[in-house]
Amino acid sequence: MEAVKEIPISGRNPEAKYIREGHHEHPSLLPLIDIPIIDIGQLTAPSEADQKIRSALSTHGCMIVTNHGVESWFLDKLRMLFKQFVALPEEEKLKWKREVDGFEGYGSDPAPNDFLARDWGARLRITIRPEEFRQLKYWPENPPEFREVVDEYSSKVVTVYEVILKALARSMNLKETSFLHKMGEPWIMYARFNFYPSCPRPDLVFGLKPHFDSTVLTVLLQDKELEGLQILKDGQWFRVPIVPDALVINVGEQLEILSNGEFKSLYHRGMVDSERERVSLAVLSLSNPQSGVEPIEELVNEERPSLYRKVIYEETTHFDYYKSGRTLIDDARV
Ligand SMILES: O=C(O)CCC(=O)C(=O)O
Ligand SMILES: [Fe+2]
Repeated sequence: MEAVKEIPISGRNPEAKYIREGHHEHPSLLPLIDIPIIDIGQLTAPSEADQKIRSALSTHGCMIVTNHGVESWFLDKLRMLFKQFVALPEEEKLKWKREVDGFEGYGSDPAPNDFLARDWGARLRITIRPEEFRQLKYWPENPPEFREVVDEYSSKVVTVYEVILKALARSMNLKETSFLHKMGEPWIMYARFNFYPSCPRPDLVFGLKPHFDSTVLTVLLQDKELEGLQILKDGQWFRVPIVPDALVINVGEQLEILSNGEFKSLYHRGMVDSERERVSLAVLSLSNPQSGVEPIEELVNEERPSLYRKVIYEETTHFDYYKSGRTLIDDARV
């Protein structure tokens, strides 16, 4: 099948199918955004940081968190294991390839349609929570430690989500567990390991096209050295800085709905480097599809009627949305 064969090759000039429309400046020439960097180490009880988080996410749609409980050496190891996977010979990686019309596994994204350029990148997607939803046939066994380290990272990220979602609920005078409860149990996590080959013309391609995440929140581990995440704010694209060992937290469409519009989902994209390969790891959190996604009751009242109707979303429908060009919010908006 095509998903692995279509992966762009580092250092090559992009063919027509990868070239985005229009004329664009080099991605590194865009301004850097100043987004809040928040220490979440002490966030287990009500504190001033609750309001800081609320304000960061409602103003910027994202924040950078430190003291999140995942050690620096562990993050290095996680990035390194994925880089080792990417460096394997193609036949070996094919063992964990995404099937035609499949959702999990390693490969490039399908062409969205005949007009939009393909991304200069490839991804490994796997379900990581709850454990019984995991499909191990898509979990690389090479390098040998990959599965174990990803499993350990999953539990650490669950804690990060719990800490942040509880703080957000407190900041809005809701019961601490409101968001988590509304997501339904088990709420779901997917891992998306992104690989961006180098490209001599980063101005011509997207590593990952502009998009909203259809998540509650996304926890993004950036490359240790190479910038590439860019966000749109007030009509202008900005570079997001690398803060060593920090995690980037993005608001997704489901949080926009759950919070009845208090938080707006972040429009963002991934760019590539002219000389070096880049990786990132997004862990996506989503409501249980059986619970559906709708605003929390306490956030709907006469002054602020519900802005969204209840929608059902499964990440396996990601490519259907992708191809149609619609988003979850388009379906939910009243
Ligand atoms: O690679 C990046 O920095 C962006 C990744 C991303 O937005 C995603 O996986 O949803
Ligand atoms: Fe994203």
